[in-house]
Amino acid sequence: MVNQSKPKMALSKIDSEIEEVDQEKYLRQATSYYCALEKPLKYGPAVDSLTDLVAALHREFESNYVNIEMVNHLMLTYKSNPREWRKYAKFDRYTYTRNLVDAGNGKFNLLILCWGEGHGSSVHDHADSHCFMKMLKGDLREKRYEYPNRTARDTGRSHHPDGEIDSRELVEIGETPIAVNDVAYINDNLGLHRVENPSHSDTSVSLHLYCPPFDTCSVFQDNLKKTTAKVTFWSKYGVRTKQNEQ
Ligand SMILES: N[C@@H](CS(=O)O)C(=O)O
Ligand SMILES: [Fe+2]
Repeated sequence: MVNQSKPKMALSKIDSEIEEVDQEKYLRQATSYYCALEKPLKYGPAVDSLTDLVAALHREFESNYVNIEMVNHLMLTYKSNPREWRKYAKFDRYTYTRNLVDAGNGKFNLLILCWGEGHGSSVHDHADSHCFMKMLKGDLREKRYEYPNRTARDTGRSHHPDGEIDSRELVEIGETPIAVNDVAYINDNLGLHRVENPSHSDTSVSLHLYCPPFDTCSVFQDNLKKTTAKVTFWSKYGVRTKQNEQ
């Protein structure tokens, strides 16, 4: 049989420019306009298990032009099943824990966070990444704050006609309870947040997707003092991490 390979077409200028946009750059740009789905897409694919969710996420992240809405849809569509996530859910007495489920070939991180009674995070940002947070068990309360010293152009919000936000302390912009199977979404353009398990008798568990992944974020005090915090993993793939591997 004769191999009839077709002559290669020269890439047009536009094609070659499109190919140069890398996924990280694309995702960071998308934080300026992406706002979150409230309901799954009507004709979106089904997700039947956590394994299915991870596989579907890997497929979405194969393209440089990640369909963020589809990522959001997949997170919404997965229905929490404790039997599937229990092996990742490791608690600490004193603080919430971050447990790595999947490192997404370096393109995203999927984590299970375990919140003991009354545990909460400090006010923090998300290092210019997208953050999807899905409730798997219990309740969490999210408080949002304006990102300090961003101009109206960055945030689309302003208290001043000239667009400057010159507050000297954190400005709260909302408080939302997140119920089981709901998905909350935030990025730095939408603000900062602090998350808390309001219950004094029950634990909570949430599933977080960060893209691109990050190892540090900024933590803010009431007076806007900002520090860089390293984010660590309490466990990876269901195995408790040693101090030097976190
Ligand atoms: N973004 C936080 C959890 S939360 O408070 O949203 C973290 O990854 O540790
Ligand atoms: Fe967060």
